[in-house]
Formats: sequence, structure tokens, C-alpha cells
Amino acid sequence: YPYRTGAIEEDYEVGQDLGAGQFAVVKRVRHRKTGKFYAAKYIRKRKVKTSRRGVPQEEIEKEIAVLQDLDHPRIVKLRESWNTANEIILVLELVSGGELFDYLAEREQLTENEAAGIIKQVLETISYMHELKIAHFDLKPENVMCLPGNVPAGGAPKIKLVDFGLSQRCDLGIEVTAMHGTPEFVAPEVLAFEPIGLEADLWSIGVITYILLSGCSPFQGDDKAETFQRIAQMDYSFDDEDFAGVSQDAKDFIEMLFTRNPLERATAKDCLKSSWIKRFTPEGVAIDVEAEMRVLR
Ligand SMILES: Cc1ccnnc1
Repeated sequence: YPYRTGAIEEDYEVGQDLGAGQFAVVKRVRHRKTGKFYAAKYIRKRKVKTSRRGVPQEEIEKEIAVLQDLDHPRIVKLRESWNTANEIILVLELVSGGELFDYLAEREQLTENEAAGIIKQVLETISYMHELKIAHFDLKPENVMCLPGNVPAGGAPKIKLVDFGLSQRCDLGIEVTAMHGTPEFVAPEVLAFEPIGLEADLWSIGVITYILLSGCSPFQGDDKAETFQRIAQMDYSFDDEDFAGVSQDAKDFIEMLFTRNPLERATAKDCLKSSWIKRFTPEGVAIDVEAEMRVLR
């Protein structure tokens, strides 16, 4: 793979941290010649097979290969990669509006129109990836970045997917790997070590939708083990308080995704045809305060 070698500082001015994961740090960098900003993802290389630190080089190269195969407006583009002594650095398109995770934190929960606007973009992106038989396998609010710029009242921010570190090609339709997604978002078939495939992404989208609408995580337990147990048992509910005012359409949409059997679970294309997604309006909904007040009385 044609890595750049030498010091990235030769070509880029290294700025502030944008985020950090288990074995990666993302920093904002500025290309000296053009003045353009990018996101540099520094991934620690695993030197020794038995070590637990860092990522094996061939796994990093899988992420690079997937990013090179993908060309979509809602997926961050890879500009180049550097190979240094301890790290591989991916120079990625910069998405500077922050994580969806933080967008949600500021708002506690979103209106249905905002949530549907975000989920619709995620579904369009995943639908494109699934046509190429590529699964993301780590969908969560931290991996959905918002573009800067004002959001039309009641509408949704434009988003891009980042972090393809766990993504896999699933040509055979099944890919049995002892995978490590993020507990809260992992599909039951992953926990049962059953063959996993593209459908696992749709389960995760169900979890994200549940969180956007209620501000609560459907399967989260006090620890990893409890979370896994609740997922395996499909132990979730739409708490009246958390889901006050949330439409039946929205709950039906989530239930379509929380289907235990991956082969019966809705696909991204099915979801895009659902009434909950179809009624999303980009310009937001003019809120009839009087009508809202009648509901709350
Ligand atoms: C964190 C991040 C990753 C990729 N692009 N922008 C920001």
C-alpha cells in the first residue's frame, strides 16, 4: 500500500485533538501547501502478536481498503495514509460539526422530525454500503458526525459516517468473527456467535433511533454482562415517560429493527419505505403550539 513515509509534520501543521478511541486519536491538521483542514486519525500499531495494545497492521489496512472502496457524500473520504514507527496515520476529510452524540447531549432528546431526518441519512448511507456487501459493524452516535452550519428549525443536521475500523466485506453473506462492537449497540446474533452479516447494522440503527427519540439506551445495564444479557433476551420496553408523545409509527419502526432473526429483520431499503421515514419533512414541521398543548392537557 503506497504509504507516505517520513514525518507528517513535513506536510501538515498538527492542531488540536478532535476525539480519541481505544487505540486511536483524531487530530485536526492543516495542509501547509493548500491551507485546507483535515482530520488525522493516529492509529497505534500492534508490534507484538500477543500484545493487547494497538491494532495489527493488516486490520488497519482493512479499514483503508474499505474507505478506498466507498465513494458516497455521507462517508468521510480518505486523502492519504502515513506509516510511521509506531502509528499509521489516516488523513481523512474533516467533519467539523461534532459528533451526533454531542448534538443529542445538548438537546436531551430530539423531535421525531429531527430524529427521522438523521436516521434517513444513515439508512441511505448504509443502503449504499450494503449494496456493496460492506457492513459498518460499529454504528453508534459517536461514529455519526454532523456537518457545521445551521439546521432548519425542526429539520436535521447533515451527517457523515466516520470510523470504519470494524467494517467488513460480507460477500458470503455471513462472516463469523468473534467481533467486538460497542456493547449497547451490538446485535443479538453477535453475542450468540452466530454468523453475522449486514443485518447487524440495522439492529444498531434501531438502538440509535430509540436513543434519539427517548434519550435512553434500550438495553443498557449496570455492566457489560447485564447489557449483553438484556440484548440476548430482547429485554426492552417503551417506557411511557421516556416515550411520551412519541408516535406509534416511530415505535413500529424500532420494533421492525429489533427482530431477533436477522433474516426477518427489516433491511435498509425496507426502512426507507416505512411510513415513519416517509413522513419526514426536511424543512421541519411548523409546530402548532395549540395542538401540542391540547395533547399535553
Ligand atoms: C473525528 C473525525 C473523523 C473524521 N473526520 N472528521 C472528524
